[in-house]
Amino acid sequence: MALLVDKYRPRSLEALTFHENLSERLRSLAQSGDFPHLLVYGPSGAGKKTRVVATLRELYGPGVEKIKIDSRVFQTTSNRKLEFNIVASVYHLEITPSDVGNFDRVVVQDLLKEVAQTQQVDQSARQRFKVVVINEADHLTRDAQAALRRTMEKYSPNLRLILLANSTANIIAPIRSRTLLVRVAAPTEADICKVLKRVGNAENFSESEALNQRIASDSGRNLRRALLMFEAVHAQNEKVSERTPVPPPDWEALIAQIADEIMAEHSPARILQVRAKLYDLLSHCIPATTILKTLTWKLIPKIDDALKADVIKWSAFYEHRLRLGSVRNRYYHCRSSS
Ligand SMILES: Nc1ncnc2c1ncn2[C@@H]1O[C@H](COP(=O)(O)OP(=O)(O)OP(=O)(O)O)[C@@H](O)[C@H]1O
Repeated sequence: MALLVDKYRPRSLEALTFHENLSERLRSLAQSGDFPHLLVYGPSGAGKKTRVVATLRELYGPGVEKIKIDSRVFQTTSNRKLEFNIVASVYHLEITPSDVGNFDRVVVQDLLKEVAQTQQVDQSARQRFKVVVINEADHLTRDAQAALRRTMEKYSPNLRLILLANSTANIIAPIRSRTLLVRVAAPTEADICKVLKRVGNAENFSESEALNQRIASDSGRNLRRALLMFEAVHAQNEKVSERTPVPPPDWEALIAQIADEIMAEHSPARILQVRAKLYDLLSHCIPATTILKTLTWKLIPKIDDALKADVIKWSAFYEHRLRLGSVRNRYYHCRSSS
């Protein structure tokens, strides 16, 4: 059974709720015959991906929804083999180069070159170009971004890029200036309530507007999160009311528990216990930066005022270290292979 986030994901530009002006702009771009490279950015759960997929549908028709997953192997200069997954339809490809960490340049370069040099297979395709959607573009290394920029200059006729990112801050200026920036702001709480109401009606859920409002506000204006919370509440309660408790996602509950444990006892044994839980979160693909940030916000209300600034400082310090860590790995890798 599909989750509500998938079941009710709007598939066409007309079906998208909120940010109507943006949907209109995307439609006219798709119909203009001169579709630019796009850099679509905004916070998590704002509906970036949904909008991009709807735009692809406007460009090519429903055929873009027939996707398959290809596994490819790339070879690095040091003869290391990298396995990499590509989601593709006849008309477009979707990749997440940050999956291969610091080897992202190899993937970007080889793959885009290959796509750019092949013609559309479907001769009756509405567009001459293929679209490559790049997820997490703000996590690309500088090298990969430089390679991307060269590809954009060289192969423009056969290829359009759609970059997805949370912010434009980590995208190099030459890419920003060659793409049309499309900002997808977080939906307002009222926008989220409308989506919850519509989904609830379609599913015949019992309804409480006050509860929906609470979910919208607890979600931090993240629509995916709001829908997941909404589904969890209704799975656990036949009838809901204003006061029905909203369970947090499992990973968040575990981080709250870690914060409690850190506060309750300061001993080496406790450190080991907490560490095991942190590994557990990492092995369930919760990003390290999310863990760090959530843990910080859970600890702050529990500690003395005098310590708060310190905790934030160290949290920021280690967040930065996480980034440096991946750069340093690469440095050692280069040294050991040269
Ligand atoms: N305009 C919309 N109307 C109704 N529901 C929407 C809309 N846009 C998105 N959604 C719902 O919100 C969910 C999250 O959207 P989406 O995956 O597009 O977010 P995102 O911004 O790409 O998030 P992330 O950056 O975390 O990947 C979707 O699964 C879909 O169900």
